[in-house]
Amino acid sequence: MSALLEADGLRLRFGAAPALDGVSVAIWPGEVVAVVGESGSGKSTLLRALSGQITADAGTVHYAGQDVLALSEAGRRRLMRTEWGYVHQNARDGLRLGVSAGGNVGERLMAAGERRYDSIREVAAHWMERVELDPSRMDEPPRNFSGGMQQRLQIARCLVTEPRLVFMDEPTGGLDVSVQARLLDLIRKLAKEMGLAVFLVTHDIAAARLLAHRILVMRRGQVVEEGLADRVLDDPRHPYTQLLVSSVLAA
Ligand SMILES: Nc1ncnc2c1ncn2[C@@H]1O[C@H](COP(=O)(O)OP(=O)(O)OP(=O)(O)O)[C@@H](O)[C@H]1O
Repeated sequence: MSALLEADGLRLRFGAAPALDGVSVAIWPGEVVAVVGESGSGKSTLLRALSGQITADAGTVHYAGQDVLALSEAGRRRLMRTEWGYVHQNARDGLRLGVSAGGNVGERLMAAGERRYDSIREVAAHWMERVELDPSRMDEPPRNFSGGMQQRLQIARCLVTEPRLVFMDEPTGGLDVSVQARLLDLIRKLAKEMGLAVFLVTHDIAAARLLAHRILVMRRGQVVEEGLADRVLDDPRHPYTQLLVSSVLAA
């Protein structure tokens, strides 16, 4: 089996300090990889470089054997509509607020080529149920839903096309703790059921422990430690990871 997504030697500078300083990552099919690290360590930049939203100054990114950096914008968008998904921290960035809840889910199916209206509505209702939303509310606009519900709707919109790889940027950021816990459980369940590969950027070590098989720890644009989630969190080897884990325990 080969890696689904593989990046090698990514380097990117915005100004004087490097945002990515020689980062290599592999994500295997069905694997949840979390990137943790302090603010400004390069986590979001890595996610954007892996998903082809920005081009690194050096390095390579391959998805299922394709050179992501050589894709046209149309090619990258096609991947984003089909085999990839993207969950934004702010649900409003991943939803269309002028479209009904069911329409938000159905629209992505249509973008992937589905044309039968009845079937689109049925699948959208099914997906609302899968993310624990009442399908009888599918004609309501997302603004009628709470923050946690909007985030679950964004996840339904993202997963309805059954992607293989989902990028998640702080998916529980800004939500209440109890809402976060429910969302994390849901993401964990769906990722397992669907065999999804997930690249998760998070500040939240507890979220990384709950969801991830493997954790990368970033600092100043470099991956300073990497390993199975339990090993990294229970037996951190790099002094920076030790600090990160102990600050969470002390909180
Ligand atoms: N578009 C940009 N222009 C200039 N500098 C940028 C840009 N994007 C990121 N940076 C810089 O690159 C570095 C890494 O930023 P990045 O957002 O990747 O960190 P992060 O770990 O995701 O932080 P946070 O957790 O706060 O989102 C920071 O020094 C940041 O200021």
